[in-house]
Amino acid sequence: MKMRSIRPPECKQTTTLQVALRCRPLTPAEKSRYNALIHIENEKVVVVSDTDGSRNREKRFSFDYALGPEIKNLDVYKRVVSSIIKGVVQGLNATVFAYGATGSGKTYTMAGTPEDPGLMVLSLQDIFQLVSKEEKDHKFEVTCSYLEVYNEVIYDLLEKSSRHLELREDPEHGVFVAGLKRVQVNSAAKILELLHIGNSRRKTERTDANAISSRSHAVLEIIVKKYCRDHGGSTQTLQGKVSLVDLAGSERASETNNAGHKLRDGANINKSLLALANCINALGKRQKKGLAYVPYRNSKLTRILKDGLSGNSRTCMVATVSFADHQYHHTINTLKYADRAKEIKTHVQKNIGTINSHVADYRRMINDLQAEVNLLRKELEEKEVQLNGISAGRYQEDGVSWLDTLSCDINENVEERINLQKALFELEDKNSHNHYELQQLDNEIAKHQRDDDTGIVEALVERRKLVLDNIRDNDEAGAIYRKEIEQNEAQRKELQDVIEKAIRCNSNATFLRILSQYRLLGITNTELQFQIAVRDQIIENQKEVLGNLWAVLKGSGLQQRQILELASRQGFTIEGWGRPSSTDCKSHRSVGSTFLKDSSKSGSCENCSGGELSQLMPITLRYLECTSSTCHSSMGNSGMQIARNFENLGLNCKDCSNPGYSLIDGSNKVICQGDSGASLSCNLLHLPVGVSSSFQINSKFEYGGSCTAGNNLAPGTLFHSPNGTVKHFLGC
Ligand SMILES: Nc1ncnc2c1ncn2[C@@H]1O[C@H](COP(=O)(O)OP(=O)(O)OP(=O)(O)O)[C@@H](O)[C@H]1O
Repeated sequence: MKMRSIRPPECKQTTTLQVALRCRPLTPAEKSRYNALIHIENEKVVVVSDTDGSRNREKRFSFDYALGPEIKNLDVYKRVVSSIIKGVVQGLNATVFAYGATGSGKTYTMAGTPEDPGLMVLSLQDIFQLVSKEEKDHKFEVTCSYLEVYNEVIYDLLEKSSRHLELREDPEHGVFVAGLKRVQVNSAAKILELLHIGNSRRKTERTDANAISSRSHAVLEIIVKKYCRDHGGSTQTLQGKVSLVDLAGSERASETNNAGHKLRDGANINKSLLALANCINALGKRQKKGLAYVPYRNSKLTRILKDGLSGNSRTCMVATVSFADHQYHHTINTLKYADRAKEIKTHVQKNIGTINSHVADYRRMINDLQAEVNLLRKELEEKEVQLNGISAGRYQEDGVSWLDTLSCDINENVEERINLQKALFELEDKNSHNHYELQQLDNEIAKHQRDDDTGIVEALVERRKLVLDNIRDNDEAGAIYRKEIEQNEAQRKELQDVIEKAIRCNSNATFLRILSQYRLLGITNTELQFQIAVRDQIIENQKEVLGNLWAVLKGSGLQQRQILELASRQGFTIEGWGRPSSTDCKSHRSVGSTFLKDSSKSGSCENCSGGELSQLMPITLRYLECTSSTCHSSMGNSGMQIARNFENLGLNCKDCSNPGYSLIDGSNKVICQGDSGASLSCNLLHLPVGVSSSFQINSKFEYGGSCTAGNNLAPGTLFHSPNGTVKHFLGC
């Protein structure tokens, strides 16, 4: 089965992520209220004075470029970006993104204004100029797509009313957005028009920190294909891609003065920016200390930017900051991440099209995975050596500095465990995809064997072998991770023993105990956040898998009713298909998925053999809102935010400490209201007359990804029968 594919050649060139620091001018209003804080030296060094203007405690950072407020976008483009864009027309990939606090000038830098067009516009114009120079010798094809990630949902900015788009991953294209519109364009003017329309569809909001604040991350992707004839007369394709990214601004709720959905948007923006910052940190660390796990999967944004951060891309980060002294903490924060980002290395190679078989592409992917597994294995070995090297001698020094060292070791220990758990989780996730593919392959092989398609059967059998090998490798790597996690646990116990022992012998025992307990609590908090993040990820993955499954079933020609029946037999519901989807025995009113399965199989209730079946209605749960009339904080969509803002099992609102809350459904109706407590009851208010019931909120959740009971607080669908009994809570 020969087919065309774009495949990079063997040689890779390692390059460092270019970091440009850009300081925006003070606005006229700011000039009268704030002092300037930043001083730029020789176009590479940034000096930040302390907020009291003192230069005694000034901080210095150096970057590839340090650009002051007088610099226009065109200058930024010429100095920082133009060389990268030239490469795109020669088959290289590039990523340009602006990173900084809200109001620091990201959108100004990327989109610009009519008087001072931004990097997106200038890159486009340059691409078409470069293309026109070579057009007489080669044929070119330029296409573009424009998307935004808003509240962790991907929308197509080139579609008038975009549906939610899914991220997928495949061996040939890596991570891609399924169903994203890609438009072929022949001039910069055409893309600018699309860009303009796309920008008008972007979600922006007025906040106290910025009059037009972008609430979403926008990614403009341009692909340039160049068809060249080689000496042998056959055509070679060079394919370059540039992703231009305008991130939403990180912010503190206190500065933006947001509430309700704005606060929720802010929380989601911060979640993906935090994920990006964590990736930058891990990648920087990887360069300095050797290998480190990079948590790309923690947000849609980081999955989309993965190639730009570590893969095949020449990448440039424009870190934007404001001159004003009231932005001191944001400025320092941005500078720290930009400083880390300088360490990031990417590996660039031309994307040259060749004629290759699918199987070879798969083999290449398996090799890459194999290399990744080997890398992780090496990291594990190194960690093992580090663990063995720790001796009690380090902790014998008395006093708080001693505690600092110890607390650093504890932090590292926890960080390592979190990373190992995540790596394990990813491997398991890969394997679940592998098992799914294996099943598909078996079906395909059987089908083609019946049709006597020997060539196809051979290719499929070859692929099957590779998938099986990959499963085996992942299983092996998983076993190593598990062992490493056990060792990490043992290490933690040792560290705790050291603490206890030292506290017993120390004269300042009470102080040290309090200090160490405080730090341990901080660590426990990190771990809890991780557990919640893993749960979010699992829910996300399950939804994606289910979505794919339903799409396949729909494509197979089955009626929606038949698919719904099939789904209910498995105890599932299908998101967005708002019709009754299962049956319930009216006379028995039994609860549970066994009953659901058996009743739909036989058509009558297994427990009472009653025959009268009634319909179950699905309700979609969206978010949790504080009921205090003076607060009304609302936290949406994910268990993580609920847990973070309605702390622990108490579910008190973090903002106002009110114990009451409302659960809101997909059409913004209040499903029920409740008070704090691990277990609560609620009325299903919008059900037909007289129906009420209760369900348990059980936040127990285990590593490995399964919920201990049928209900949790993730978004999903509640099934309930006509008497109001909650049957099933999808999202566990
Ligand atoms: N280099 C610059 N020269 C002149 N004005 C600028 C510059 N950079 C930013 N500004 C102005 O500062 C304000 C905030 O900029 P901008 O909207 O680009 O910030 P942002 O970082 O994108 O914010 P958010 O993350 O909230 O979207 C705008 O009024 C913009 O016109």
